[in-house]
Amino acid sequence: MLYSKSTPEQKRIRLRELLASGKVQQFPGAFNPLSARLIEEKGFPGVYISGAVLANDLGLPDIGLTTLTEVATRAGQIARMTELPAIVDADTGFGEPMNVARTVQELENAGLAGCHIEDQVNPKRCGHLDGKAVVDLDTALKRIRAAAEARRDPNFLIMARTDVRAADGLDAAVDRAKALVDAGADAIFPEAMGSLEEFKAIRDAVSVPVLANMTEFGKSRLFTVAELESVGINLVIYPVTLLRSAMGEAERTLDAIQAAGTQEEQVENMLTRARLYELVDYEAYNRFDTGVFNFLVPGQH
Ligand SMILES: C[C@](O)(C(=O)O)[C@H](CC(=O)O)C(=O)O
Ligand SMILES: [Mg+2]
Repeated sequence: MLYSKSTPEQKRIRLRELLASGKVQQFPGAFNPLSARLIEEKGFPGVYISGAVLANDLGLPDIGLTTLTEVATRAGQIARMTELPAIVDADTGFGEPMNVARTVQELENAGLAGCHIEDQVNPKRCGHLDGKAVVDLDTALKRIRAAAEARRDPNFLIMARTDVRAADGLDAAVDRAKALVDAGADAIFPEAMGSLEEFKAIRDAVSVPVLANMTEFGKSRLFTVAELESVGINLVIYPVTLLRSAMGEAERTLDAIQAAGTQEEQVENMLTRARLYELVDYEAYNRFDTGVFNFLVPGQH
């Protein structure tokens, strides 16, 4: 019933344990609080909260239009609905290094287990698009130092994302990853790697956990967990996957309603009423006070 029983501090410890396990941890992207419940129920170890999804959900492109308040609020709503640790995409940190410091404290307050901060210039764009630009090394390091110094909980994970690979090539990305770790990054997110070998080059260069972004329609093939494990990846995200699936299904349903004049044929693909009620734990509210909530949960639909 209601929110997660685990505290943010416990979730952050859990995230540290997962990253130290030596196994690839799969974090699907939740597109709303309810989908985080589904991710947890399916047995995934953690939840990713994508900046692209948060922007697209508002009908906006992922070009740095969302504000810290919007991201912290929505990420907090997602994080509180699951016992799992949640990592949020903090884009470029929402401004100058001082703003990055505030971002980290707001995300701690919102109950997140960690965040990633990238080295793109503002306005940022999807890391798998062409024509990206990155800030100079000094600015990138200042962002990470500010983030690391601002956190109150030492277990809040500060992940540095570098977009340098697409801008200046792999060697430059390796150098920047090392420098970001020296500046205090707890983990590295090398964006838009072209191959497993490229992931391995980053892996070999740093001692902290490394993330692989398996976003669809991007720069790399969608590697399997076994492939990613073979090059020492610790964490894989599927950031926009559930939003794309859900919206794809929504489009098919709208087409079906128009074509057939009813949604009847699509019903078998839908989450049933009973399943939906299960996910929101309807029965627990029922038990809480049968005098007030004296309804019956329908069995089949
Ligand atoms: C991971 C990412 O930053 C996100 O916001 O989810 C995006 C995903 C995408 O646009 O497919 C990215 O820049 O890779
Ligand atoms: Mg993003």
